[in-house]
Amino acid sequence: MVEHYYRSVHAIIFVYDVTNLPSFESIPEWIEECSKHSVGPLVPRIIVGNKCDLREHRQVAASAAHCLADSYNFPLFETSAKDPAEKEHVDAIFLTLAYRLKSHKPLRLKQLSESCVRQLRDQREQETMSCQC
Ligand SMILES: Nc1nc2c(ncn2[C@@H]2O[C@H](COP(=O)(O)OP(=O)(O)OP(=O)(O)O)[C@@H](O)[C@H]2O)c(=O)[nH]1
Repeated sequence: MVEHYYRSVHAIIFVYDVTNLPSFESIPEWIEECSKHSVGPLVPRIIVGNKCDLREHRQVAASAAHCLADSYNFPLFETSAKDPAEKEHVDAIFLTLAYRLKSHKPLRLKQLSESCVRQLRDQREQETMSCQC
């Protein structure tokens, strides 16, 4: 059942609740979980701290969240699903992710074509060598 969620994953959003410290502390476990299920390194990952409208209940400092996100080299966003006036809009977060997904595609294609060219070159060299024998 769990495997089903990881198959053909295109992007991952790790969401924690800024008013709930355990939800933030469990982020590394979720990151590890994704790696264990062989989610490739080219799959974009972002971390999102939700409910930042609840200022007086905040338990996770933005600096701690940035520190964690930097340690994985993932972008961090803080948002509120409830209050569109807060920090990053949910829409903007998804647009950023969509942009990252799109910008990864040519990279993959380029890598693919480079490896194809290399294979063809190797093949041709081998053919030339075998002809000389
Ligand atoms: N103030 C505030 N409340 C939110 C926000 N996002 C979700 N909620 C509220 O949090 C409660 C749980 O929301 P769900 O969408 O069910 O999220 P969940 O992950 O299943 O539940 P929790 O772990 O309890 O947050 C609901 O009452 C939501 O209205 C937010 O950004 N700000």
